[in-house]
Amino acid sequence: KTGSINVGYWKDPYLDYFVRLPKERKAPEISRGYYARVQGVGRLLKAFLQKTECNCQIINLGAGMDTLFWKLKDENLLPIKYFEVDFPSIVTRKIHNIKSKPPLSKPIMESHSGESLLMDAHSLDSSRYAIVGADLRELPKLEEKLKKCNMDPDLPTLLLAECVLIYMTQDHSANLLKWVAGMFQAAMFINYEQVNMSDRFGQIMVENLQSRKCSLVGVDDCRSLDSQKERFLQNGWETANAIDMMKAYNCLPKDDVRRIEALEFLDEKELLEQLMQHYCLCWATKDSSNLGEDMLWQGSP
Ligand SMILES: C[S@@+](CC[C@H](N)C(=O)[O-])C[C@H]1O[C@@H](n2cnc3c(N)ncnc32)[C@H](O)[C@@H]1O
Repeated sequence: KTGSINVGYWKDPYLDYFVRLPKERKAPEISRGYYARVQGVGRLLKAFLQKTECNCQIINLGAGMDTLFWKLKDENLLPIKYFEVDFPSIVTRKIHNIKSKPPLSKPIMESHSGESLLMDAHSLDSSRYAIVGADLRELPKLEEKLKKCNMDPDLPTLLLAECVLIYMTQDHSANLLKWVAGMFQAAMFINYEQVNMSDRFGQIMVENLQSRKCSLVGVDDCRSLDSQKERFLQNGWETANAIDMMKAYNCLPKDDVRRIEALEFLDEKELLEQLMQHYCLCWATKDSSNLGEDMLWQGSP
């Protein structure tokens, strides 16, 4: 994301504290893809926050160095509690950055109230923000750790997974989706990741990622928009929607598109389209969090 921020696609004053800025520019089609992703996820997320009036919790699964907590704090849109989950080694690195950089630690302190804040090398639990070191494939331990940080099954809950489920086997991600559907009264799940991976372009993407030692054990669920929806409907979710990122891009406000398209010249429109057709935004709901496609993607071409 950092390369695209440098060129001015969008602002994220916090990412810099976690990730070293790359010297080289990203290809414009990649930056436009990132832009559509950030805007698309943001649109679903804000609809959920608005609908629940922020009386909800967010659980960011496989959050990595994501900075959403700080951006929501700046926009006065913090949920009752925001959780992040990732492997303990990633969590330790993230906490080290938070502890050593006041622009990251201050907002956590400011939003904290009540008992003393827990922050050591491996865990962080404040009243509004917690980072949990856990493996998403080990559900009993995950549940125990989240509950210890006051996760509330009765609160409307938004689960977010960006480029995470593809790294888990079909069985492991199905178990995770089933666990979430069974755990919360009202929930929405936003999943952003690859799609259409069985066509020629998709196969090349898989080969490229595998050559970088990324093991895509969940790629079978990324065959099509239908397979992305099915995994939710088969695991306890009531509604599921999926759009490819070309559709998300085409639904961006015209002024936004004019602005970002003026930032860099794009030679290969076809490559942009192919790339965008191989990532998708999928959202599933259960109970009252019924956010249909019509409401969120009005004006689509
Ligand atoms: C490609 S990164 C995406 C990070 C972040 N969601 C983003 O979009 O910037 C995938 C993340 O998922 C985490 N992850 C993958 N499998 C996991 C598992 N079984 N348990 C916990 N975290 C996992 C990785 O450690 C990594 O941080």
